[in-house]
Amino acid sequence: MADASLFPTSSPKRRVRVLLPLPVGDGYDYTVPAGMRLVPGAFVRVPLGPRQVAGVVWALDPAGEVADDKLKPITAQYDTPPLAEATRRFVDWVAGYTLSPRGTVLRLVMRAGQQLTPPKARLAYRLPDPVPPGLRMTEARARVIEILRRQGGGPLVAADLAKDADVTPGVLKGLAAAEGLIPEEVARDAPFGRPDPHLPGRALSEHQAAAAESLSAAVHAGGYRAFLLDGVTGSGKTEVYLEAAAAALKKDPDAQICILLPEIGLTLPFLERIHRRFGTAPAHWHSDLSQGTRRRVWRGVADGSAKVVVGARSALFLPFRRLALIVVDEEHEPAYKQHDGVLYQARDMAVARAAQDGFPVLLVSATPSLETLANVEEGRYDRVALAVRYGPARLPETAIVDMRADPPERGQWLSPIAIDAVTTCLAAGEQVLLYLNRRGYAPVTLCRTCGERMTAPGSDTWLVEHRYSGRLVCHHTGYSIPKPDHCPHCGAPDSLTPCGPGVERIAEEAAARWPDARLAILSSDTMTAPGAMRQTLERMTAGEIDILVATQAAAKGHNFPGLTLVVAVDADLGLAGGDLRAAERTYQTLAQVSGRAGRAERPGRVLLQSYQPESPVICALAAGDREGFTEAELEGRAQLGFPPFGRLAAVILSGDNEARLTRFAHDLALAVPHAEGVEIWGPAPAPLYRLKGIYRQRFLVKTGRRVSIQAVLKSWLGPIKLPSGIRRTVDIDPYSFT
Ligand SMILES: Nc1ncnc2c1ncn2[C@@H]1O[C@H](COP(=O)(O)OP(=O)(O)OP(=O)(O)O)[C@@H](O)[C@H]1O
Ligand SMILES: [Zn+2]
Repeated sequence: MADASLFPTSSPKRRVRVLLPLPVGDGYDYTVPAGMRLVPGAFVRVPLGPRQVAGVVWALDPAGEVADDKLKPITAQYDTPPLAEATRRFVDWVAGYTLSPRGTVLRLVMRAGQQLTPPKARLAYRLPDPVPPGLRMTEARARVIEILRRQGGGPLVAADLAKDADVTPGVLKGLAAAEGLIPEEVARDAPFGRPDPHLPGRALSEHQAAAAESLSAAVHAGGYRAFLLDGVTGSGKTEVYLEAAAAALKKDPDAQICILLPEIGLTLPFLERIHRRFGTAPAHWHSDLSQGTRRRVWRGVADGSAKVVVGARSALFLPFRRLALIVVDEEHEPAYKQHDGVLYQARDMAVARAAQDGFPVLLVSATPSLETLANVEEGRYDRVALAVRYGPARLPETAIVDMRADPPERGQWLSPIAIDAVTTCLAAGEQVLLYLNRRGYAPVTLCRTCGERMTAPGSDTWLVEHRYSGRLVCHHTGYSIPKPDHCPHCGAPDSLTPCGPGVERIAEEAAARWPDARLAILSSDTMTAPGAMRQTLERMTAGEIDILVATQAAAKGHNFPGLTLVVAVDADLGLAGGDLRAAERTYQTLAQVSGRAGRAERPGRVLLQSYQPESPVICALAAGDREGFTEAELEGRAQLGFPPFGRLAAVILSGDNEARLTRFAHDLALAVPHAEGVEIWGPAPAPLYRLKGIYRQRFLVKTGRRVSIQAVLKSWLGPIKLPSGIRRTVDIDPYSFT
């Protein structure tokens, strides 16, 4: 291991540079107290002003200007394995790429720092095997049991279990009294099981076996290679990439594998599949874990005992010791882009990491991003295809409903053709998905008397009515108020009217039309109780729901065997707006939602309700012509020099003083560099110009692919001092244009 170069404690220059997880500089120098042995990557506690902070030894013997006797000594070293050299290199690289201070990137690795101290002995619970059959079940108890199942039965520390399952300690005590839980004291975190790659996986189809073979061969050969596993919805891509993971573990039993998923795809059925494949629960990482679970996973990854790690994008920054394979499932998902702090695209960073460390990376999707497809076309990535669904399932038939020819009744949103199709489907005992990517009841609330649109205070955002909670909600700022009886502008009573549909309104229409159908809404925010969304997904899978009205929360990787009809209520919805990726995303989400239909024996059908049936996206979807769509879209991007044919960055200036902000934006515009292959547009007010009283101006920077956009930005922005009260954010490869 490269870290083993022990710092010679007898050296006269006992100085190290320590990087701190803070948005400052490149770290500070400290002296090493006598007797302390440090290696690069060691976690240490150091004084910073009046505080003590945790950091990482970044360099031994740095050439510093400060005299040794002015330096403060390191306070202590943590009982944690040092951060591997590869991970330190990755931190440096991400900082350079995203133009973020290194310390801010280190913060992604170190999180809050509590994980650096090992846990004390605490009360924990494990699941009895089997769980007593007569156990009285409540929702809370079911959640507890599910959380434990995810962790292979436990033991889990009581406090963490209560937090992860969102129950009171009383629920755990009650369950233990009923012998549904076994209490025990744990001195340490429960160890991770060793995955067994030699367990038989599921029997693969011929196509799957061929795909698995090429991926496994690359894993076996070692070295960097990037693959696109391009398989239609329901083709069994998961089974195939699990074979590649098994190959990595067969080659090196100490290898670590990181499987990234969009947060919402981290469902119990998914984790169970991995558990079954390797005979032990994977380490599981996402943004909403308890402190203790975080520590257990973090320490397990750091000491190498957690070998299969399944997580959301931030899992990429866990302190891996021996990373040997990264899988990015649903690689087209915009959720891989981080929207605050370090603005990184986890898919792209995963590829960079694999290239740096020299191991394979697998990007997986039924609807790959144009960036990835272009990389395949240019020979940088290899494509492994799965063209058919697994088993007897076929891809669904897709038809366009021309809403101009077949309009819905007034004040309704389902066309007669769609209504017939739903009725037929329900009569056959099959399930329906009504898809509309709009949360709430109505996207806009208008006063019938004065015409005023309701907006959030100090913002240009509309308030969305949520009938379920009786509130008007701003989806951008989180602001919400109970729906007022009187118009706040003109005072007219009962004058506020919902305009347009959201999922709640479609559900209302469906409930009125099919009163006997069992109906549910799936949307990230009607599901306030944690676990409610998961329960809806489970009920849908079990066939206990007839009509599911859903936002794109339903589009991701789910298997609903009884679902045969998908109706996209407003297929055109995503096409509006000037977003670079609007067409691409509309194609992807509609193809993914469509892909939920007919995944078992019974064939599926998809209806796209559209007012623009001749638009290329809608036509390509109906024809199943991804290639045609991709080519047209790539050609359009090539003509404009947009990604993947050029580079983009956004510079966002924000501040509460509008005049000062505008002035500074214009000053920056005057300093715009004039260079070959560089175009800078702006300043222009951001589409959501005012948000919570903060104004925002944007620049868009476009360069050719061979130009270092980071260098352009540094030379432009570097010399210009930010006035107080103005914030500047640089977003390399922006995904959001609001
Ligand atoms: N070899 C196999 N043996 C048994 N079942 C399989 C096999 N391959 C796939 N399946 C089943 O087929 C269904 C689809 O598989 P999977 O979820 O991996 O598809 P996918 O390619 O990821 O689809 P999507 O992109 O739509 O999420 C799942 O229910 C899975 O259990
Ligand atoms: Zn009014």
